[in-house]
Parts: sequence; structure tokens; C-alpha cells
Amino acid sequence: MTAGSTPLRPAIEAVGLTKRFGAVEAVSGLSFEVPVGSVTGFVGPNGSGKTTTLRMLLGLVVPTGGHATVAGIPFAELPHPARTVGAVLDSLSVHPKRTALGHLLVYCAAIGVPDSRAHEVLATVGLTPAARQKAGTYSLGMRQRLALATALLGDPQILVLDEPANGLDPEGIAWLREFLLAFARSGRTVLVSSHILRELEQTADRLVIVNRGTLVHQGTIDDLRARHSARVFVAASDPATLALALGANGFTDAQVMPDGRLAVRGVPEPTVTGIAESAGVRIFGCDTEHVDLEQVFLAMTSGQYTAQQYGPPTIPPPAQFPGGPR
Ligand SMILES: Nc1ncnc2c1ncn2[C@@H]1O[C@H](COP(=O)(O)OP(=O)(O)OP(=O)(O)O)[C@@H](O)[C@H]1O
Repeated sequence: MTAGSTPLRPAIEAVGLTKRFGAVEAVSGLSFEVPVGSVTGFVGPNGSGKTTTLRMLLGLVVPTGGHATVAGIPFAELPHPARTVGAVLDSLSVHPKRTALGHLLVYCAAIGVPDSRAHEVLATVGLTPAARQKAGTYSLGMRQRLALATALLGDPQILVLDEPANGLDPEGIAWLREFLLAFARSGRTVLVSSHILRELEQTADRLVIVNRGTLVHQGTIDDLRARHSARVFVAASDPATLALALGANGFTDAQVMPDGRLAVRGVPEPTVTGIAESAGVRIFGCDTEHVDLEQVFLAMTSGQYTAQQYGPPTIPPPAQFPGGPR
């Protein structure tokens, strides 16, 4: 931002969003922002309120409390909703006898864009060769691409996608990742949900993590990594002197492990060895812990629909077949 300029409004903003279905509070006072130009991952376990939240953002579910804006205004007040936001929420409902092109032409008429857009979006999602094929013959991956093509018809600034990788093969997932990154690079914005953080790790630059309808974390993926920074395990000739030397350099998170190694957090390996050398401490070995963001996410959201709640699955041994081994 340059001095004196106004900060860019978020592409999407949720403020205290709450939704109750009878006794169930699906979403509880949820506030988050989706900055313009970002791919923001909306992550939470099954049943954590992701779909309900996305539906509230898009005016499909009326909040019990709070409010949301898309491109700075409530969805219901957008003058050209299809030109502002495209969404893929449910599996696409398209008549199996209708061709992909026929389906898109109906939507072109409905949202008031020229028929040429149907051809453009088919090309964008790589479905031109199958344009005149009946949708009923499409594979799941092709149906997902058609759903995305439908969302793109209005050339929207913002895309909202609910678990778009569900049912896609690895090639489809790689294609989707490249597409979303290119969409954001063009200055547009993506909000994409998943219950698997790893699915979004290479796509999203920001994360909104929810659990039981409430916010657990929002920020960049790098923030999350930094907050759970890896430890370096050092086998040293004098761990206590090394700990003191690290402390003198401002690195105070060091602990001697039961195996005698020093565990140091927030300091890269070369810095640790450099400080050890200056302090006259010999290093016999250094290992950097691998931080798995999926594990961090599971720890943040544990307790909901997890194995912990139900205990490990029990599977009875197979029945003996007549004539089988005794
Ligand atoms: N129309 C509804 N009526 C009653 N309860 C609902 C309704 N929609 C959602 N819920 C409940 O609200 C909670 C959140 O559901 P939601 O579908 O928003 O979660 P989610 O994070 O999208 O889950 P998933 O990843 O399984 O799709 C769940 O307990 C669900 O059963």
C-alpha cells in the first residue's frame, strides 16, 4: 500500500457469522477475511460448518447472526452477482441428456452473457472436445470441470469452491491447482474449502481453519509453519554450554532431551552449528524435525469426528470358508 492510499477491501468478509439449525449451532460467531488476489483455503473437519458458511456468504442460507460481504457489499445487494462471484457448492445438477454446451447456453441466457462465453469457458476447463457430448456420459472429473465452467460464465472476480477436489484423480487435482493459481495470479480471488489441509498446501497462500463452527486460525500458511517451527536436535559435547550460548544469541527455546540431545526451536541448523563453534562446543550430529502441517491441523481440530472420539475401529477376523485353510 502506498502512503495515503486506502487499504483494499477484502474480497470476502465474514463478521460474527452464526447459524443455528434447531439445537445444532453449525457456525458460531465466525469472522474472517479473504484478501483480494489470494487463494484462501477454508479448512475444517467434516461437519465443522464449512458448507453452511459458504452458503451464508452466497445468500443461500440466512444467518441466525452476524453478516458477510462479497466485494464489499452483502451478496443480496450485488448488482451483477454472476460477474462478481462464481460458485461450485454441490455436485452439478445437469440433465443427463443435455450436452455440456447446451447446459452452458441455458446459463448464458439466465445471467445475460453472450453465447460465446460458453465456448470460452469450455476451452478454459479443457472440455471443448466433449462440448457436444451428453452430460450423462461425463466422468466425475468432467462433471467437476463443467461445474467450474458454469461458475466462470460471468467472468467473476471471485470463485467460491466447496471441496472441488472430491472425486478428482491426481491429474485432475494437479490441473485444478494450476487453474486456481493462475486465476489468483490474474488478480482475482479464490475461497476453496477442504477437510484435508494437505490438499490445499500447494495451492492456498492463506488459511482459515474452523472447528465446530468457530475460528481456530487465520493467516498465511507461512504463519502457521512459523508458529509450529521445526526443532533442531543437536548431539553436542556440552549441551548446557550450547544452550547458554544460544540463549545469549536470543534463542531461548532449547531443552535437553532424555537422550542427551539438545532440542532447539526456531533456529536453522547452520545457525546452531555456527553458535556452537564460537562457543567451543563440538557437534556430533544435527537433525531437523519434519513439521507436517496436516498433523498440526489435526491437533488443532482434534476431538471432532475423529478416531479419538470413537476409538480405533474394530474389524472382526474373516469368516472361515468351507474347504478353506484350517
Ligand atoms: N439444513 C440443515 N439442517 C440441520 N442441520 C444441518 C443442516 N445443514 C448442516 N447441518 C449441520 O450443521 C453442521 C455443519 O454442517 P456443514 O455441512 O456446514 O459442515 P461441513 O464442514 O461442510 O462438513 P462436510 O465437510 O462434512 O461437508 C453439521 O452438524 C450438520 O449436520
